[in-house]
Amino acid sequence: MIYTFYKYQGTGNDFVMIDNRQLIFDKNNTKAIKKLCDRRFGIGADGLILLENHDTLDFKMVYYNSDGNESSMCGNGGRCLVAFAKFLGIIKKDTQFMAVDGKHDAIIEADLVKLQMQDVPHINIFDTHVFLNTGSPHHVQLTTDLKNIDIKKIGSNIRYGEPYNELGTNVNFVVKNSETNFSVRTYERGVEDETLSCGTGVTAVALAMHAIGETEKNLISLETEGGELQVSFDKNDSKYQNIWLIGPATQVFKGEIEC
Ligand SMILES: N[C@@H](CCC[C@H](N)C(=O)O)C(=O)O
Repeated sequence: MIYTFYKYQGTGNDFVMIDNRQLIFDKNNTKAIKKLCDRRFGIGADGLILLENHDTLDFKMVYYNSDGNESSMCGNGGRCLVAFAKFLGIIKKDTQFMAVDGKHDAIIEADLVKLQMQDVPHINIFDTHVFLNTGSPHHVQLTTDLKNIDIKKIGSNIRYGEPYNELGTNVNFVVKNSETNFSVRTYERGVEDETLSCGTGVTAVALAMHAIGETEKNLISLETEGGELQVSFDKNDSKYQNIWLIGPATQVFKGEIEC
């Protein structure tokens, strides 16, 4: 089968996009998904995203990690998919779409995409780290030396270790620069390596830093290896609501591939 694909990136978290409104894509072909994402034998990406029709909303997001498996929510992928939907003429400025974790609102202006994330009712605070789910599971750990940390080695040990085991987690290492600015590097489950940025990851970091009292602000800038993202939110009782992930999403190139 020959597929027309589009390549997008959001602060360096990159995705292959396929317009699957005609249901042309064989979702059971894990080998093909892996090949599309392979940086040597395929196009190369952290994940594959299919844009599909939805009965009541503008479109549906189907997300696969680069290991070929369908996974939980991808924040940067969601932002890139909104840009793709605009490129395809499906939406103009405001949209509502369905993802694996439920309905999302989004707004696109030029190449800036604001994506509303699901509410976060529980944050688990431990002595050494914080664990929370922002659509995907995230372990958040403060560190002092972000530059020299071996993200792949330490991230992988945490991802496969107790209590996460097989189901795993994404792992974020954080340095506080100020009340409103944190630097983050993320080990991503399903990519099994560091990615240049993770949208659900920086969302988790912003909420975690607020929950443990590292900041009292509700608009936080997050410096990733691939660029800057912003997260805004409200806290009502112990629940985080009205959470928005904000940043650029860009089309890089288009092509055709046989797989
Ligand atoms: N890149 C992502 C997160 C994608 C999901 C993750 N790899 C997982 O399986 O949990 C993002 O931008 O949120």
